[in-house]
Amino acid sequence: MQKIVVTGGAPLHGEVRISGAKNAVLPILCAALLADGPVTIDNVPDLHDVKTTLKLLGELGVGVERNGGSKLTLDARSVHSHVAPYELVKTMRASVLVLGPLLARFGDAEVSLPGGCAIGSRPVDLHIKGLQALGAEINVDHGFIKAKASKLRGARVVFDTVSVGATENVLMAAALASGTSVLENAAMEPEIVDLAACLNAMGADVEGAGSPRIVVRGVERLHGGAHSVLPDRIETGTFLVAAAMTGGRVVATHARPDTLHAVMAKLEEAGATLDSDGDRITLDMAGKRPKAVNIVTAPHPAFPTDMQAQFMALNCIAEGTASIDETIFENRFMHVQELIRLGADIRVDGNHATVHGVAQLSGAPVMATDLRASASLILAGLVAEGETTIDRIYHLDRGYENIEQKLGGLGAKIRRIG
Ligand SMILES: CC(=O)N[C@H]1[C@@H](OP(=O)(O)OP(=O)(O)OC[C@H]2O[C@@H](n3ccc(=O)[nH]c3=O)[C@H](O)[C@@H]2O)O[C@H](CO)[C@@H](O)[C@@H]1O
Ligand SMILES: C=C(OP(=O)(O)O)C(=O)O
Repeated sequence: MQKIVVTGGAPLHGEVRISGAKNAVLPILCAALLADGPVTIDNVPDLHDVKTTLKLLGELGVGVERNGGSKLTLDARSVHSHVAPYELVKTMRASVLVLGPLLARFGDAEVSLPGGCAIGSRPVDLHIKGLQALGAEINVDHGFIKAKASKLRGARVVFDTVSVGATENVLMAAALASGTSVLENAAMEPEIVDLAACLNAMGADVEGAGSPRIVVRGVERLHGGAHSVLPDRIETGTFLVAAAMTGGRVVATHARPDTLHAVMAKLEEAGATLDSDGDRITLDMAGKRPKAVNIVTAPHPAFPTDMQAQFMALNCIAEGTASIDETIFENRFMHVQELIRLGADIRVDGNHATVHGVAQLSGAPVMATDLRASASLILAGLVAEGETTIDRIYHLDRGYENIEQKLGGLGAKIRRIG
């Protein structure tokens, strides 16, 4: 099995190009199922999760053409199956996002229940309730969500909790429903705005994405179109934290500073100087040690759960004591035990962690447990004395494009072995 070896101590300097966002591209690839013409998607990152999604879409019958670089064309005119099997859904939860599109376009979908994952139980009841509100008949049977509808009807859907995935599934389904749907308490994440922009480029009529109230006027058909995927705000944040932890100066290019307000504010609080200019974000730490920063994760525009592990790593070597509250997932502290192996001082009580910054971490073999946990271990390795070897890095390849090349380009001593 492959591993990543990081030798700590080098401050990061230079420019890094940000890739398209994993959490935007996956729903957008699924949205191509709604169109009766080709959908061209640009700025597609080369990630394992993208390959899994394309495999799933391929099994459903979607034609996939690679146009070179980061561009793909999907054609859902040849769809012959409406079944998303367990083997694919269990490896990637985003597979559940084919449910709304299959149902809306073909009146029929069978999608394996994704089940829990390392970071929490991750139910899909809100996806199901939202689609039922649009008139779908849904049964959960033998581990599958079986959904049918001769024609979905627009409706008012009020989500009990803010859910990114449920908002996406219902938004995609509502695009082809008859009449108007109003989604209340919708997720406001930038990835929802990007999905809505892609749907509108395909002929949908979606308004209000990015606010808690999305209005979708259903259309007869979506004709395909072209869209370029939003830059990855979590990848951007991860590189900015790497620069801050190592006392370096890094410019993230092809980024979207407007999607990163909460993260940038916390980095400033940690003592970094930040400057954004168009699609470039510069972080300068000028050799200083970061100051501890308290974090509470919550839906956008608050601090993202997908940056919690990285800020935990920063707090491990910061001056002072930080408190971290994880309010989205019940089990998203699995990096803690591994960070402690590197010499961190962290106490966990339920979904609350207290991190006392230490002057120096020391390299050790550690094991990645999920995607952002993997990133936090690399960050810790960048500042630990000696070598840190990170096992189970397949998690990392799900969501970071060429991370070792990108960090290496900034001066990090990092290599993949095995
Ligand atoms: C609000 C939020 O920060 N969502 C994050 C969540 O999106 P993802 O779409 O995976 O998860 P949701 O946004 O749906 O989950 C938010 C909360 O709602 C609950 N829930 C969700 C669906 C449902 O049917 N029933 C239910 O109870 C979840 O258990 C969770 O506590 O994980 C992604 C991957 O880490 C992140 O990119 C998203 O930012
Ligand atoms: C946990 C993540 O992704 P997923 O929802 O695909 O597991 C993530 O992006 O941090």
